[in-house]
Amino acid sequence: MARVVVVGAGMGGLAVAARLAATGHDVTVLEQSGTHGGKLGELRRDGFAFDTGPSLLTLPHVYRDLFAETGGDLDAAVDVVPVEPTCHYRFADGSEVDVPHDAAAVPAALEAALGGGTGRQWAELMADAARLWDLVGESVLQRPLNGVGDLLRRSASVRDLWALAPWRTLRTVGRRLSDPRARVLLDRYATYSGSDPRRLPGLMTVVPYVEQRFGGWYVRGGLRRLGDALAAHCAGLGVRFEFGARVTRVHAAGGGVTLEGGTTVPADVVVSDADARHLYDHLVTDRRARAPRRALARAVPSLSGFVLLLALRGRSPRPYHHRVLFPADYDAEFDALFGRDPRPVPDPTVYVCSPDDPTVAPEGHEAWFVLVNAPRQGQVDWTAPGLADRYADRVLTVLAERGHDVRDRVLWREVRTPADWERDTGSVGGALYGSSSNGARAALLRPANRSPVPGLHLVGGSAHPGGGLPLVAMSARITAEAIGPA
Ligand SMILES: Cc1cc2nc3c(=O)[nH]c(=O)nc-3n(C[C@H](O)[C@H](O)[C@H](O)COP(=O)(O)OP(=O)(O)OC[C@H]3O[C@@H](n4cnc5c(N)ncnc54)[C@H](O)[C@@H]3O)c2cc1C
Repeated sequence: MARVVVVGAGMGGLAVAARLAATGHDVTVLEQSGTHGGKLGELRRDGFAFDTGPSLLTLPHVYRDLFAETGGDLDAAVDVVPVEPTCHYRFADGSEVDVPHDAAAVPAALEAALGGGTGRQWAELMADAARLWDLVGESVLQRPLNGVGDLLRRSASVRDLWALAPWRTLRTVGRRLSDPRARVLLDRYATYSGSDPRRLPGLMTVVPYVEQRFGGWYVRGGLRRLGDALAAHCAGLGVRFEFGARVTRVHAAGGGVTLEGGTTVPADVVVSDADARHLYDHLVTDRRARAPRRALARAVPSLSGFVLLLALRGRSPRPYHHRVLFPADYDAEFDALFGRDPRPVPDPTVYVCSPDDPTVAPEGHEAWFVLVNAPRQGQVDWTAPGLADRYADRVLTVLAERGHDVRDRVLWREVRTPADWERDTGSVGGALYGSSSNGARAALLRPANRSPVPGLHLVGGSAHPGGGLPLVAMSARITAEAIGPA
């Protein structure tokens, strides 16, 4: 039995803690904040309950497997329900499309809304994406990846490499769609990894493929219930939690970790769920950390998010769970986020999540989670007096311009800026997904789960295979398997 310290109780940290405890290790999770979940946060007030981070669950079977393989039962712990339609989209010209939960029904829905052969073109694109998923779903996402060599060995044939076509971007692949609105729809999936569609590898068409093939899901009571269930499952497996425990140093080769205040916690193995940049820049001094530190310095961090939580009186006539309202000029948004002069996007895409769930808002009310893409803290000083409030007003105006004027329904509102994400979860600049996937190298070669620093492993959204709830649980499996049973 090894003494394992997990730094951080985000979903990646919890998932690896469960797996390691289930295989007989002695696991302690050290979390700097007062609660588990990390970015999967929650705000409860006056009968409203908001998920403050993730709002869409894809690939729920990854969590089902995690529970089952560690002696639990996800479906006994939480109620995972399909979202129908998966998402309602509104384009700048006022046209709309509902993308259904059932993948087979998506082409017909797109054709009915957008016409011009879009349904057939989308179906062809997704058929190719299915092939890509067969290539990368298991061989890249569910196995350790320690460099270009691993990648080349696994893309067994030239045919595979040709299919992966790392030189193509999502934008160039999107040219197969003749309707500009369909191209905007495809571009949006770049933001699932906090990236720019003009630089994201085209193989990321697997993202819409996965969302449609496996569906979009909700956890009744809010996605946070998934974090609560996993934390409770960990406790049942004997995992110990220490909250308010900020790790300031990770020592190599079984030296344990040091906490703020100077206490040393012994450990044979350390698994870090902290942002990889934070880990390598601030927590590890071992010389073997130089290579990953340098690689991270070259990578472009993912974008961040500006969140507006709206407690609304009254009910909307068309209660969609997920709504995306596109701007007239999508490229202007990516220029504002990734260009030379990053700034809050003046006319952003607005995403709204308003679950039709009586447990998250009082009768006759709605809890709206509104998210827009945002530059990171440091690129913009989100703590500047008045900025967050002014930008919240701007987002409400944009919502009104796009047919959702809720300004006179607001009982109260709260904002979460990139500065808040940075402070509360330790992600550098408030980057939501670690490094962006701008470029094939960045997309495929994130920091490895086994660090070159002996005794140190990484888990979570800033490590391989990447961010998002399912991927961080996949990273936990890779890391737990690398450590092995007790
Ligand atoms: C606004 C928003 C919307 C999102 N939407 C979605 C979505 O719809 N679907 C989806 O799948 N994903 C979504 N994501 C991404 C998803 O939330 C993350 O990829 C995932 O939760 C990351 O989990 P993690 O364990 O890697 O990291 P985190 O959740 O960041 O956890 C890291 C933990 O480590 C702790 N920590 C850091 N440094 C230290 C230290 N030195 N000492 C002790 N503790 C430390 C932090 O406090 C934190 O609790 C969203 C994220 C945000 C913020």
